Amino acid sequence: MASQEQLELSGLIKSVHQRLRESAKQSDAETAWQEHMQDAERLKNYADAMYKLATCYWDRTMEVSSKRSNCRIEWVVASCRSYFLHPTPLLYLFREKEDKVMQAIDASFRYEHRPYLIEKIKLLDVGSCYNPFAAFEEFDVTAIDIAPAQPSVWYCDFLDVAVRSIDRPSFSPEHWAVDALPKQYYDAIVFSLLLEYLPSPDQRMHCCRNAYEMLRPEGILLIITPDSRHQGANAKLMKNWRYTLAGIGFTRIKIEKLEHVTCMVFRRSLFPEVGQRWCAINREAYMMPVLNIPQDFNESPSKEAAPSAEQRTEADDVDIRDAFAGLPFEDS
Ligand SMILES: C[S@@+](CC[C@H](N)C(=O)[O-])C[C@H]1O[C@@H](n2cnc3c(N)ncnc32)[C@H](O)[C@@H]1O
Repeated sequence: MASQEQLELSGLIKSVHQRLRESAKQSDAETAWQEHMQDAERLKNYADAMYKLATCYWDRTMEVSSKRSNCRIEWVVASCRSYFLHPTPLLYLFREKEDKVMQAIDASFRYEHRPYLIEKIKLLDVGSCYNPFAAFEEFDVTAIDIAPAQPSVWYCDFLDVAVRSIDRPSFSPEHWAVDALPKQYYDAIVFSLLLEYLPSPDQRMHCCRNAYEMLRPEGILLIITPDSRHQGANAKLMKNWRYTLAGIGFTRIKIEKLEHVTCMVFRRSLFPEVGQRWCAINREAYMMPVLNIPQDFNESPSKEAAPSAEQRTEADDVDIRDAFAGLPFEDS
C-alpha cells in the first residue's frame, strides 16, 4: 500500500496537471501555459516530487516485485534495442513492409535503400525530469525539461524550441538551456508521460510535429501514456492517435499495454504516402486529426460533487486504485 509521502507526491503532481487544465479552460491554453512557465516555485516543487516518486517508488516497486518488464524505462530501452541493434534490426522489416505498401499504390515503385548507420542511438528525452536513459550505454542522450530535476537535463520548452538545420543540438551552457534542436538528427524521441501534462490537443500535436521534424527518416517516436484501465478500454482513443499521427507521416509499429501505461512506437516513414494510405483505408466515422486524452472530456472537478458508491464510474475506481499504486495521472 502507498505511504503517506507517496500519496502526497501523487497529489501534488495531480494538482499541477489539474490547475493547468482548469486555467486553460478559463482563458486559453497558450495564456495558461505562459503563466505556468512563469511560476518557478510550482515548477520546482513538481520536479522534486516527480523525481522522488519515479526513483523512490515506481522504479523501486518494479524492481522489488521483479516486474522490470513492466517498467516504462525498460520498455523504451528494449524497444530501441530491437528496432536498431538486434542482429536483424526491426527497422529493415519495416522497410520491406513500406515497400509493399508503396508497390500497392504504384506497381512500378522501386527504391534503393541504404544501410541505416548507427554507432550510438541518438535519443531525445522530452520531459525527461531526471534523465533515466543516461544509465544505458547504447544511448547518446539529449535530456530536456521545463523543470530539470538533475544537472544533466537541459532547460527547454519543447513547445517553444527553435528547430534548425544544424548538425547537432545547440546549448547555452551559462543558462543550462537548449538554444536550438537539429532537424532530422535523432534516431529516437521519447515522450514518457509528457503529453498529458499539456492542457490542449493543439499543444500535443505541436510536440508530435516537432518530433517529426527532428527525427531522421525511419527514426522512432516512443510515447508512454498513463492507462490503468483494462486492455482495450481506451482503444478508440489510441486508434485515433494512430490516425492523427499517420496524417503527420508516422506509422505505428508497436503498441503494448503494461500495468499502468500504454506504450507505443511510431516510425517516421520514409514515404508519407504510407500513413496517408493507412488513414484512407482505416478511417472510421469518429476519427479526427486531434490528440485527445481522457481528461479533455471530463467536467471541471471543482463543480462536481464527489460520486457516491453507486454513482462511481470505472474512471473513479481507477483513481482510487492509482492513488495506492502510486501512478498519479488518471485524474479527473
Ligand atoms: C509526468 S513527468 C514525466 C517524467 C519522466 N519522463 C518520467 O517518465 O518519469 C512530465 C515531465 O514533462 C515535463 N514537461 C512538460 N511540458 C514540457 C515541455 N513543453 N517541454 C519540456 N518538458 C516538459 C515536466 O516538467 C515533467 O518533468
